Amino acid sequence: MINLTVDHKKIKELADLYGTPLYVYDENTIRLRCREMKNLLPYENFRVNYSAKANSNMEILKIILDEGIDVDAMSPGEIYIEQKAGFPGDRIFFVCNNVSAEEMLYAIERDILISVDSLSQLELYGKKKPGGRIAVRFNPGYGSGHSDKVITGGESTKFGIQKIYINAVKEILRKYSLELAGINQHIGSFILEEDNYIEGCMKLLEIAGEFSGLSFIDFGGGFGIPYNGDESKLNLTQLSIKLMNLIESFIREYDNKNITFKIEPGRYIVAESGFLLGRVNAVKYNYEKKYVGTDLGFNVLIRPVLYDSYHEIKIVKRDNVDSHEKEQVNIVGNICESGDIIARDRLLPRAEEGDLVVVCCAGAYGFSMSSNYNCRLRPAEVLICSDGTHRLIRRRETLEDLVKHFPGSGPAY
Ligand SMILES: Cc1ncc(COP(=O)(O)O)c(C=O)c1O
Ligand SMILES: N[C@@H](CCCC[NH3+])C(=O)O
Repeated sequence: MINLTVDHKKIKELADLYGTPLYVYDENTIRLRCREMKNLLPYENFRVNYSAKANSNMEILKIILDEGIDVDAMSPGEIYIEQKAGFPGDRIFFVCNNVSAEEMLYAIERDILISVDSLSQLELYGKKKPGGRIAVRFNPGYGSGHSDKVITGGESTKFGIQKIYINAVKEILRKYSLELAGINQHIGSFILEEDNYIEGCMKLLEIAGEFSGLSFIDFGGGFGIPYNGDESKLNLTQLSIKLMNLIESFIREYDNKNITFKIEPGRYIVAESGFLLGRVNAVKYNYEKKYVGTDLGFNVLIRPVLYDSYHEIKIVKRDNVDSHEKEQVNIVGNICESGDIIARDRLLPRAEEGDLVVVCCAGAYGFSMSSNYNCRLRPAEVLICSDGTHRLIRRRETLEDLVKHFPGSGPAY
């Protein structure tokens, strides 16, 4: 599971050349994961939408486009960057939530299919585009994921329309002469047991049966990856068999035999391709606990702080001499909050000032959730290309970037 295909010498070279904190991605891994997803189902009308919220670096989007995969978007910003990367409007699916009329129009003007997830937003769409083509996101009454914060189906979530409102959906569709192109769901993120995903699919198919003539059904994303050596990989073979069984029995009954099925993976495609590289700036003891102080504040990677997520850590010694001595430490960042801990009570080789810290499987929801908290700068991103060379795919922010939105600093003023 560890994505450390790059040796220590190369890691030091990258840190010296590009500085830290630094996100590093491996193109081959991204391509491999795209192909696994594309080949998941032996079904002709099967499409994969990459969920760009996991990692929206434009160069990575271009690789995914090149692999023949479509994308979803959550905001006009994601649509904008996806179009800049080369995705045509008909390969973008705007799965939005609580958008303004202007944001909805942004997609409508670009002929991008929109999925709404409330009766209120369906009404809004009807008013803006009577006779239009729309998708509806349902809440199948079932969710799964690594934290309550990312479970997006079931009783405790703002997402999707409940099954009990199917008639109300039909009523609004009629009122505005809308065509229901498809239905979709996303039950949550980080599913390692295929049966949990299948359960959600079964429930969505029950809802699909209530609508005739759908062009597609989108089961959503959520496929997990093993962050921890104890976690097993998602069994794609079993997932494929079980999903095909469901699809085949659905099609036998359904009026459109050519219906398209879609999935929407984000994490699965990029998580293992990336690692985050940081530098040890200080080491200290506070009340007998050792703190390894790095430049990896939670502005750079928020997952451990937000969800208590585990990321495997490696120490790369500055002097090339690996330490066999292990110690229990907290790996912490440089942000002014006590919660700024990237790895808690971890048994790791002894780390000293100047050593490098490698945070594994950081390709998904890493940079895309980074911030400027404490006026820290967002890190640079580097791609290790298929031919083994590397190149900068996002420059490190500068201090000037911090002031460019204020009056007197840019064209908007
Ligand atoms: C609508 C939707 N689709 C797809 C995804 C991708 O999820 P994951 O990265 O877990 O595959 C998300 C994020 O959880 C989402 O909100
Ligand atoms: N951001 C979450 C994933 C889900 C977000 C999208 N619904 C994570 O880092 O695990």
